[in-house]
Amino acid sequence: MSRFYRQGNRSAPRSEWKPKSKIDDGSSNTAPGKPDSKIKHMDPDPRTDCLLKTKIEGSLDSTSCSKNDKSSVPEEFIFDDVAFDVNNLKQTLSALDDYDSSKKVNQFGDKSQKDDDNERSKHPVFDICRPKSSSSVPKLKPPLHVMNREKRNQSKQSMKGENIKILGPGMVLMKGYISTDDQISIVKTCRDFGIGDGGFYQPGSYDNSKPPGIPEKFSDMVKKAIQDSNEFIRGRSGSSNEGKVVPSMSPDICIVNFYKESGRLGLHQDKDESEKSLKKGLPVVSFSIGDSAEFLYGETRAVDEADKVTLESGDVLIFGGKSRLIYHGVTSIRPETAPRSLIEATNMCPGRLNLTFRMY
Ligand SMILES: O=C(O)CCC(=O)C(=O)O
Ligand SMILES: [Fe+2]
Repeated sequence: MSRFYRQGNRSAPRSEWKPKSKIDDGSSNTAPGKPDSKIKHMDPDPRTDCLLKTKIEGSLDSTSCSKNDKSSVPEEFIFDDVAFDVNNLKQTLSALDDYDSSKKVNQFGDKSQKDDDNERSKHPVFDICRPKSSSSVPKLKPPLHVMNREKRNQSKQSMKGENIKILGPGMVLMKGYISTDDQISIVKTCRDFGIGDGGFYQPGSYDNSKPPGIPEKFSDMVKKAIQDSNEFIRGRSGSSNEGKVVPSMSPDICIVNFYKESGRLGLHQDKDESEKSLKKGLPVVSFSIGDSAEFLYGETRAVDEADKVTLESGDVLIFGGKSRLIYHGVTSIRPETAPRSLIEATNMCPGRLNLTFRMY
């Protein structure tokens, strides 16, 4: 089932990726993080072209996820039959100023497969995991506060289901919901897809590769999370409060973001899905893995009026129903907060992996 059609220009804002039938209709939703005087301080910093640097060096080593890079927007791709992008917000924002959609669509239409192959070969893959070191350097024991934090997080996980918070109508935060094993498997799957055809991509480049389908395991986890959150809501407020439950859905879009330690995402609404989906309040289900993020959400785009919550590795955040169009964004990533066991098992680069599932 093909819902979206790749537009060709991967530096275009996500809102430019429209279903094929809408290519030329000129309608466009607000792009994530579109500048606004109120969110000025959340605008991205310039980023170094770390991917290109990696290519020049001829290998995908730790430079692709170096702590020193100035990247401030998440790398991104989309699962499924859907367009795919690394969303460099800086480019996105400038693209918003001078974007001529009809021209870009035509350019894409004129391109041959060879051009696309050349284009892709210019831009090496983005790897969210470091290659395993072959050296036998002994590992240092982490500091006590890190070990204590790990223990606290593990005990949170064992309280599965008891750690659910209702943040608003249809907005539910499930702390430590994803087990460490599942987090590890998600990182590995995203890494494999990310370095493959249709995976993570450098801004400004594009090709014809097809995004991978959403793994069944991921979809099952999403459906189960919605179910569990509803059970919790019903248990708390009784069946008279049906209006508060989150509508169920079967995701057919998954956007994968990788935030480096300097990563941010400006306040925005997710409204690129179909009118029907938005009207029904079909939820966005978000998985957080790796370093913690400061997540803002609110009814308007005003940062100073927004509420804040920390999203930690293993947390699932759901916003649907009346909260479906909530403004949200990521103000910062907290370095070195990812669970050690996750990093040891995956060699994931410093930063945060985020998956948001939606139904078109
Ligand atoms: O990283 C997050 O928690 C949010 C991501 C997001 O809002 C998006 O991809 O639209
Ligand atoms: Fe979003």
